[in-house]
Amino acid sequence: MKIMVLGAGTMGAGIVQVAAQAGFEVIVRDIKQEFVDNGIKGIDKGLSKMVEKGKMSADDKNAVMARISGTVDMAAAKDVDVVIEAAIENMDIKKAIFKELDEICKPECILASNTSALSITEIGAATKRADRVIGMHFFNPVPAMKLIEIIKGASTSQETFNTIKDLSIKLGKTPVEINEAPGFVVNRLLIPMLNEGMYAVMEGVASPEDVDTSMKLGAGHPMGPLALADMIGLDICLAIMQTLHREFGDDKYRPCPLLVKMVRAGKLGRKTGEGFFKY
Ligand SMILES: CC(=O)CC(=O)SCCNC(=O)CCNC(=O)[C@H](O)C(C)(C)COP(=O)(O)OP(=O)(O)OC[C@H]1O[C@@H](n2cnc3c(N)ncnc32)[C@H](O)[C@@H]1OP(=O)(O)O
Ligand SMILES: NC(=O)C1=CN([C@@H]2O[C@H](COP(=O)(O)OP(=O)(O)OC[C@H]3O[C@@H](n4cnc5c(N)ncnc54)[C@H](O)[C@@H]3O)[C@@H](O)[C@H]2O)C=CC1
Repeated sequence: MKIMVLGAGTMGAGIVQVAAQAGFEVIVRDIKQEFVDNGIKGIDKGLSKMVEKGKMSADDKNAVMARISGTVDMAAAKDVDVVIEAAIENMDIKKAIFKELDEICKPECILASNTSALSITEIGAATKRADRVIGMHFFNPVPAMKLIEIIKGASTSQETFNTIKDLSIKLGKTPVEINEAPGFVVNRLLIPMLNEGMYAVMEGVASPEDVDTSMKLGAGHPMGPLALADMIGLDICLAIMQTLHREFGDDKYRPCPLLVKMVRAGKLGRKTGEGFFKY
């Protein structure tokens, strides 16, 4: 099975690494060669750390890297079996990508999105193969997080679901079956909590450090909500809150004004060097 990943960013690079480590040939496409190169360099760096820690042999690392290729050319999608899209969390961009893939890919190719919260049904409706469109929602950092949410849109076939469930297990993930609803499970529960942490900071209840310390020591979280938001990307967190707010029409999902301001200022967290914390 040949896999293509669209997007060599935070998530795309992690998905490529996991697929290559599981033994699959994987090609990664981004819109600029420098983004492709940076994504592949990041994978190489992560695997080198594992070699240094004695968790992987140098030969195995080289074999994994040999299974990865990169391109800026969408035509590379023509002979793959599964495409996993991890591009920007924007419905119009995702629909345009899926329409283009529908014209390039072979009829039996499955098209999956790693979207955080957007409708698989709506993405599928932009193609002529809605039965073969599905959500494969990985979690950040992809090599470390065991869960994958497999999201069925209204037209996703059982055959497509079964194929992707088998693939997810081969990728070393634990799949859960999600019948499409905004935010699926994890983001519907988790991101509003991060949003409330931002309200606590905005209202002067506590500093970012103390909000995070509170949830780590008081609730046993591995990372504080604000450090986690910085790792996810504040742009992604805002996009998810906006989707939940729009789709449910419930003000409990209103995005924190401080989050909106930080995204407008380009302070997106780790990926820009500053969010609630400096990196
Ligand atoms: C936004 C969406 O749509 C969906 C989402 O992703 S929501 C966000 C979901 N993710 C989370 O909630 C992450 C919460 N944080 C954690 O679980 C942990 O802090 C963490 C796994 C990120 C780091 O764990 P830690 O114990 O503090 O660090 P560390 O011991 O270095 O890492 C543990 C393992 O994870 C791996 N790891 C940690 N960070 C990593 C990274 N950035 N990339 C790859 N692997 C990583 C390490 O290699 C290590 O693996 P080994 O045990 O094989 O060495
Ligand atoms: N950041 C996170 O913690 C998580 C994000 N996601 C979702 O994964 C997707 C990607 O998120 P990130 O990796 O964080 O974003 P990112 O901004 O780090 O990476 C997105 C990449 O997509 C590329 N891209 C844009 N248009 C493209 C196209 N037409 N073809 C190929 N590549 C294209 C961009 O150049 C960029 O490199 C989003 O839908 C996001 O909601 C899902 C789970 C977790």
